[in-house]
Amino acid sequence: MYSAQANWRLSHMYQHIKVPAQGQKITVNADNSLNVPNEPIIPFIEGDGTGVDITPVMIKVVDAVVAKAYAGKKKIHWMEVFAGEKSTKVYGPDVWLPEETLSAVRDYVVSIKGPLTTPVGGGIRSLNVALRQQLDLFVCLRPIQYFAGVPSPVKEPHKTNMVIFRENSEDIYAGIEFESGSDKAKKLIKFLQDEMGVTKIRFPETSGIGIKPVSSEGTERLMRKAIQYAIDNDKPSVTIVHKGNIMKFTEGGFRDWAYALAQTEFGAELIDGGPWCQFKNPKTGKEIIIKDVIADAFLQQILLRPSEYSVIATLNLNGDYVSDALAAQVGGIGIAPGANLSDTIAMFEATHGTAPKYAGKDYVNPGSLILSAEMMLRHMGWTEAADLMIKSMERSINSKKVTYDFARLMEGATQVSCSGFGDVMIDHL
Ligand SMILES: NC(=O)C1=CN([C@@H]2O[C@H](COP(=O)(O)OP(=O)(O)OC[C@H]3O[C@@H](n4cnc5c(N)ncnc54)[C@H](OP(=O)(O)O)[C@@H]3O)[C@@H](O)[C@H]2O)C=CC1
Ligand SMILES: O=C(O)CCC(=O)C(=O)O
Ligand SMILES: [Mg+2]
Repeated sequence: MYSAQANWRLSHMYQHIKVPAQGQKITVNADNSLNVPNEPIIPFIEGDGTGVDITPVMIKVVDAVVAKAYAGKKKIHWMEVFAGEKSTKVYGPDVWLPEETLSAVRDYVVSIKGPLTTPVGGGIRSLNVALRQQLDLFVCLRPIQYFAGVPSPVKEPHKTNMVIFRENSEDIYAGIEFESGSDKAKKLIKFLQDEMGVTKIRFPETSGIGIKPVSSEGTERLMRKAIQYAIDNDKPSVTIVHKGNIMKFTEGGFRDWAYALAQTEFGAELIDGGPWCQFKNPKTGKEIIIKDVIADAFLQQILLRPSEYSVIATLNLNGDYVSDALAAQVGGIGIAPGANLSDTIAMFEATHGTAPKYAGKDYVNPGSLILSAEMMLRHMGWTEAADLMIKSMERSINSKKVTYDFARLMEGATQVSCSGFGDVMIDHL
């Protein structure tokens, strides 16, 4: 068990991270279950842009929810760790993702982060992607849930109820790219032409080149999690979303490996000769159908027939697009939570980015990060607190005291600030 003395020692292992004097680490058992003390230390990254607005509100709401749910017997001790622009201020101009942030997130097992900026075109590569890759957080889990009363552009938003399992470690996000005109791009294009018989690069002199690795191992570990989630949560189907007609050996491979895993590991049997297959949920006896759909068709079907889809397993880029599109159907990315998961480490974060035009204005919806914290509490087994948070979110939306994104579409709403919405949630506990 950790003591204040042990925390003091840990603090001195870090250059800038201050370990709270109170609280203990969450630890992982041999079967990957968690030991969560009553007073865990949770690292958080404030985030760039609107991170400065939403992160303190999330912390205030979580603290109030936990205090209420457990009458003061449980408490989170927050430990700030750094990434992005704040890191460059604390550690020096070129330090965007310090090694000690990675080790703290790894060591303390459960963490939460605000959004981090990635410049378009040149500049640093995504720190969000770097965190996922370096910690091998291979699942990006994004539930899409409708809260009654939230303004939506569709007529029947309650029919959209999906959970996205986005592969988080491969695909074009691996960052293997070579700039147009660079020596490396020229060398690679020459290799493709001379050694690989490639004749279809339309403008070889001016092409940038990107590489899209997709593996059977990467697909299988993602699909295994998606199917297990369907089993544990009594879901009727898992849909593999891909563009395998065009990208045959990457997205097509993903589809084939995902189907194969359902058959070999879960005993799924072909329906009418396949490729769809099904197996009985060992926990409920109900059938779970494994099916697939090509990504462009999927994007129209989620609008036209959303109730036909439940758990979604997809690749990194598709998952990025699909998560914002589905979030829009249930009210937008102001209320879209998420988690990045490995078998042991969990880092929670909103689906949206830094929304720079609103940074520091106490304006945006903190709902996505608050609901990401709700996922975190549930992951820790603090179900009473998580349930209370959902109730408070429902009651707050029902009160129509909401941030600008909802207020502009909601009749009779009172617009409140980002921190104001946090206070509304605390009032409704
Ligand atoms: N995981 C992460 O950290 C992510 C980081 N990013 C990064 O964020 C930066 C900005 O990206 P951008 O494409 O503008 O996308 P953003 O998600 O930051 O913002 C796009 C729009 O979404 C709406 N929005 C975003 N956050 C909220 C919120 N909390 N409440 C209500 N509405 C919200 C706003 O819409 P409106 O204008 O209608 O008010 C905003 O203009 C980029 O550098 C990008 O790389 C992007 C996504 C994820
Ligand atoms: O890393 C980024 O800047 C963007 C990532 C993103 O859009 C996402 O993960 O949804
Ligand atoms: Mg995105």
